[in-house]
Amino acid sequence: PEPPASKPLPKPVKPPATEETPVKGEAKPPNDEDDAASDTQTTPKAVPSSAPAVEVPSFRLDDNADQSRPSVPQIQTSAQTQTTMKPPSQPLSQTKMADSTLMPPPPPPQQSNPAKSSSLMPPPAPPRLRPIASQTTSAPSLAPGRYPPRPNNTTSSSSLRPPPSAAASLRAPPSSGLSSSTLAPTKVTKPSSSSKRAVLEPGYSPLDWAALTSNPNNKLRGENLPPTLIRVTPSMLKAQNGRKGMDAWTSYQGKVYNITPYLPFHPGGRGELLRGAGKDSGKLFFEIHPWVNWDAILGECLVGILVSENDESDNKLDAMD
Ligand code: HEM
Repeated sequence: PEPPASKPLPKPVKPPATEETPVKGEAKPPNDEDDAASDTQTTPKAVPSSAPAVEVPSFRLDDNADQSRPSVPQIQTSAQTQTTMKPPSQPLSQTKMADSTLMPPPPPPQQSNPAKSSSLMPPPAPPRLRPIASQTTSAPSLAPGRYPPRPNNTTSSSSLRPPPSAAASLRAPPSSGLSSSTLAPTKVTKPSSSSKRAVLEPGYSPLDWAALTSNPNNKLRGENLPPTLIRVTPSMLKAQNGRKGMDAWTSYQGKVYNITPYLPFHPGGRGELLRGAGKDSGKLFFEIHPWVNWDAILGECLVGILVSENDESDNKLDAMD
């Protein structure tokens, strides 16, 4: 395999000295000590340059067979190879090592490979572990913050539902069957399926209600009420329960509202809304949907102010026809 090496150089004298030198550096040997290097420079230079570590093994084989002869011209090569005989085992492993590093590992370097692979394994592992740990740690911390804070009053599934929004209000009612029949709120993962949302008739969407309330001429407070707010006693409120042609009134935070016009618009259904008819709805309201802005929806339905029973005489004539 080495034509340059095979070229015999007229340097019989040097070999002994070179025997040791090759051991030091295989690539260098011929050039270093030669006086005649000037003559032989061409060839020796060619030798080292053309003799990489890969070529060594082939010489070893030859030398093994020819070790007995210390021929001068070839001695250099043979001597080198002889000396390299010992090293070869090492250089071989080194070369294999190098190869294994460069190439997808052959079987022999397995020792080196596993070591390398093992050495390579750890680096990826730590980064993986780190992000995972960070995720695990950060995820739970993010989870609670992900949802907007809400009052803890609600124990029903409605607490799991997302807060109302314009988009949510525009959504079509999810289910038709179990809307308002069951009152007991059960813990359910799916808010939509278990929701008590009622199926609103066409024309009774939140937007429709907003359009309706935007017009003050609609008299959402009631037909026979004065334009000004009235004082409402508990007995008056109780009488306005939505039955027998009476409007349904309810009180909330000391104010009385006529909820009759809102009944077909109430997402929870008429029945749910009527649970507060003739009495205060604050508790029910907060239990179910504390995030709902009552006044924003029923502002135009404000009848008056809830007063004590003693104040009835003053306002009754004004309030009631
Ligand atoms: C006795 C009083 C009331 C009861 C028992 C009641 C009950 C309900 C129920 C069961 C729902 C369905 C909740 C769900 O889908 O999970 C609901 C939704 C709703 N109610 Fe009421 N409600 C009452 C009063 C009111 C009032 C006075 C208003 C308006 C001022 C109102 C506005 C709404 C709104 C906007 C929704 C939809 C909430 C959402 O989609 O997130 N409710 N209500």
